[in-house]
Amino acid sequence: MTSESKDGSKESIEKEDVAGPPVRSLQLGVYRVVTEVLPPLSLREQWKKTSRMIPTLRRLVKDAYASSPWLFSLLLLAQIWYSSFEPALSLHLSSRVLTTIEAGLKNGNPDGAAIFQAVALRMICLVFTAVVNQWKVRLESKMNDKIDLKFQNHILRSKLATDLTGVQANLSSGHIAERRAWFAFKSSMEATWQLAGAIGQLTYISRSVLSTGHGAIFALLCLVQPILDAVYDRSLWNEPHVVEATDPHFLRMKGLRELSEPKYRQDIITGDIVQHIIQEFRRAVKLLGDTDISEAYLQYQRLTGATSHIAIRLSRDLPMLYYAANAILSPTGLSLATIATLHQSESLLSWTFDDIFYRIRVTANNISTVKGIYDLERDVHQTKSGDLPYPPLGRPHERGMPFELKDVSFSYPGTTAKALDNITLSIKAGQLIVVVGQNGSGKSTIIKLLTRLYDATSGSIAIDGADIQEYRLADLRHATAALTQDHHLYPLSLRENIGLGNPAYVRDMNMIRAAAKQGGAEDLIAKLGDGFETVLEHPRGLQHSVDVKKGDRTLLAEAYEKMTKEVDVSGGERQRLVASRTFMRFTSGAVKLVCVDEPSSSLDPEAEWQLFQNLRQTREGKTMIFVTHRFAHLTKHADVILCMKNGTILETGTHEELMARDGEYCKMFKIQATAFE
Ligand SMILES: Nc1ncnc2c1ncn2[C@@H]1O[C@H](COP(=O)(O)OP(=O)(O)OP(=O)(O)O)[C@@H](O)[C@H]1O
Repeated sequence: MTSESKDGSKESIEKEDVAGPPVRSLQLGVYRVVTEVLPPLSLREQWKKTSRMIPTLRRLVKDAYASSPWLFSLLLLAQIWYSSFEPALSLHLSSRVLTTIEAGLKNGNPDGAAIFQAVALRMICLVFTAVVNQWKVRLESKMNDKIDLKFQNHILRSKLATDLTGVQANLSSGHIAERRAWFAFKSSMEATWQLAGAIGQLTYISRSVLSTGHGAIFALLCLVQPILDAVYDRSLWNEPHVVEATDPHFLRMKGLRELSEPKYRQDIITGDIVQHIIQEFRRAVKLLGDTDISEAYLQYQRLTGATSHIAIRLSRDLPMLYYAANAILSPTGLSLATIATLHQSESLLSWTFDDIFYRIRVTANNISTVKGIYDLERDVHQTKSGDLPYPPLGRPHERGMPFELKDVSFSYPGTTAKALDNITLSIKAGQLIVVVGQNGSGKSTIIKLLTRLYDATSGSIAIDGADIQEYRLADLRHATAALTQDHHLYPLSLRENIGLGNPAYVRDMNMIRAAAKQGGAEDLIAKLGDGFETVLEHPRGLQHSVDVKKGDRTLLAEAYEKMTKEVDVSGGERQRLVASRTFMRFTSGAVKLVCVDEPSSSLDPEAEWQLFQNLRQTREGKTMIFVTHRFAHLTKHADVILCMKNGTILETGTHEELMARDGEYCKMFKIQATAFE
């Protein structure tokens, strides 16, 4: 169902055959906004919804307390003073100043001592509050750090426990920010104590300023505007939503703007396409015309109708109407001092209630993220571990890990296409297997299944007679070494980068040096100023103001240049360092399976040859599986070559057998061979 609303935005209500409420799609300028269409909730349902936040909030407060009981208690006291006591006390003291002055003015004989005392008390209160506030800011900053660190730790543990399926399901994605925990904690504390403060103020007004009954009317009048504000506030943040930019000209502008980023510089300069980009950008701007490009959140807010705006504006003056009516109906009922006190408390109360509603919304928005962080622990996608030890008791698997694959098919999570289609295969312990085939034929996928990064969608993989899923995962991981293009250098020292191949010996420089030599990284490390202690891509949190530019002849620019000095290595050198980590892994003596997936694309021919030589020399006691596009080095040494196509194994055999067959493998081999003739 689609309808066009008054402001020209299109609204359509779609109800698909899926769980959850229907959604409304709204075109706002260049953005498409999709929100859930939720029926208005009754007060009871609203309360139920709100109370669902309470367990998470309770856990958050407990965590905050546990991170530093002292800090928590001091902050609580400061907050109570600032939000609860001070406003009521301040109101009382200023009312006292005003009534003392008024009494003096009425009888023509002001009591100087009484006025001085009232003013002095108010001043002391203000000074004390200023000091408390300053402390509060410092305490908040410390508490913020504590909560951030606690949640960073929590997120780190959950992310590190997530397997590839979880990463693909986007479970531990970036939107889960630890900062939200602090915001939820802060806003919930503030809302609670501000509410206590507002109740205190109202009690004071009802008892001391107004006659019985009037206090309640006054309180209600002060509440009208914040309530209307909260009801009519069309903020996207209050609704479940997704937003995407859909305007083709806007998207094109974005893409063209992206081309000014440093990573495209070389392409743009050598391609000589600067003028083309500028012209195309101008054209896209022209075609975009007057379409609104302001943030979707702002455009959504502007949807609030004029009547609501007028109602909100008028409601602000309701307390004033109340004094006016009182003055007409009961001319002696309110003194000037009372009116001044009421006026002061009216603005304070309206502001406080506004702020409370705002903070409740902030809490609600952030608490769902906090819940997401806590739930990560529970929802974490983790490949299930079995109970069987590996190697199986009494069978040390001295020759390597054997595999039996039966009718194995596999689709990546979230996809239906078969990356592997009905594969049956036997790999004997200690064999050297080479997998070849076209791009996308499933070579890497086989390795991912054998190393249990994923589980087969159907069929079975057995190791030494037992299903792969029955073994303890930690044992299998311990017995496996993988070297692929997807392996990266860590933002840690090169010593750790190599040493973490065998964490038990991460400080053993003799072993690390030997591994670096086998990986072909020894000479390149020696060339670096800090040698094994060099850290590549050090996360240093660099920031600078826009006016600081590298190359400027100022001391500040020089300081910045020094800070940004990075040591870098080439792609091939990176591959040597990562390969060294694999050789370090062999030092544990537990590795029974080595999977090597095209790790040599950036290596020079000599380095590639040397890497494969070194790997083959360590093959004793290991099953080795290589994926490669370059046949020469490996296929002649292979016990079995698997030639793959479209997720299936097309041919298997030794080099000689497959050449004799004159099939796909022979064809690919000849293409490479003729290139060198
Ligand atoms: N993470 C993923 N999610 C979804 N599909 C994937 C994923 N990884 C690979 N695929 C798909 O699975 C199929 C097999 O991919 P795989 O990486 O195993 O091929 P390959 O033979 O190793 O290719 P190449 O020679 O290009 O490295 C391809 O169609 C690929 O697009």
